[in-house]
Amino acid sequence: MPILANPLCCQGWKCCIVSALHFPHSLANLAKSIIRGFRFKEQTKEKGIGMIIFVSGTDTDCGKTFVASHLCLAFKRLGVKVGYQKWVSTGNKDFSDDARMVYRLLGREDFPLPGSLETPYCFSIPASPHLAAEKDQAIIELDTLKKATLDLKKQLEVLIIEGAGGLLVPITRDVLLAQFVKEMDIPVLLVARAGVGTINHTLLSLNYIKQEGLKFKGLIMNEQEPTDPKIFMDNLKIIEQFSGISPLCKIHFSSSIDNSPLDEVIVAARKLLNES
Ligand SMILES: Nc1ncnc2c1ncn2[C@@H]1O[C@H](COP(=O)(O)OP(=O)(O)OP(=O)(O)O)[C@@H](O)[C@H]1O
Ligand SMILES: C[C@H](N)[C@H](N)CCCCCC(=O)O
Ligand SMILES: [Mg+2]
Repeated sequence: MPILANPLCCQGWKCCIVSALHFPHSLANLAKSIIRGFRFKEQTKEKGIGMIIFVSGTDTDCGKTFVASHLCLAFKRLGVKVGYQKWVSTGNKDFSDDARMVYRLLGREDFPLPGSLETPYCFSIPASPHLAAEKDQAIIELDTLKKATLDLKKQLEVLIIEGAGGLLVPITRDVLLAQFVKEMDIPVLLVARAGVGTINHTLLSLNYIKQEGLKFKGLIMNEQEPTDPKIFMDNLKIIEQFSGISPLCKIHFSSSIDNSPLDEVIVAARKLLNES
């Protein structure tokens, strides 16, 4: 959805047009955003590119990196050439902690540097991308992210991109991650917590995905901290009842993390490959 339109507005495109009429510069942004999205779709089609998955979550710390690492391990085990990308990493200027975690699990020591295709932007303060960029006096260029994704994808069969926080986190002051992901036509895989608080966060996120017409790859319920199994199971049930979505897999809390993919994530990776 183009810049300046209220992402939560049920009027969608009407809202964009109205704001464009009132703010002429937003008309230019609207046009730019449409052209960017169109070019991205054309480029991915022309190059016969495989699968890109945007791993988002219901919140920060819900386990996106944990799930993305295991997905990478699972795809690797299935013989698929897989890669990981973190568009904007916040909390460390010299490297992306998340990319390090994924690479470590993959047994790789060639951690990507800031400015690389894998980690285009890394900023010091652990905050939302828009603010972390400003604090480091940097500008996040969406075209740079788009190009990094296309260039990296050319080398791979599956590219896993990790967001920052949840879907409605601003990537710049004008654009939410979900708006950019929609513009790029990349499907979302939603990671949700297992425990108390997840029902509301998960139903809100799924509702947003549906209302805004984002492509959707599935839901993964992740026990990122030990959770009462009765609560975990009932959360699954109630989320399914109200959203009609049953998870691709559920991941239990792992007290030790090693570099073998979890069986349930291999099953999820197979499902993702089969439906692509
Ligand atoms: N299933 C799990 N079992 C054990 N620990 C887990 C599990 N899932 C996540 N964790 C742990 O929970 C913490 C948060 O997970 P993670 O870093 O993957 O979250 P995130 O959503 O990527 O956060 P951010 O928004 O900062 O990128 C980490 O310490 C991670 O190792
Ligand atoms: C620092 C943190 N771990 C993430 N990398 C960024 C999370 C941004 C969340 C913004 C918000 O929803 O308020
Ligand atoms: Mg992470």
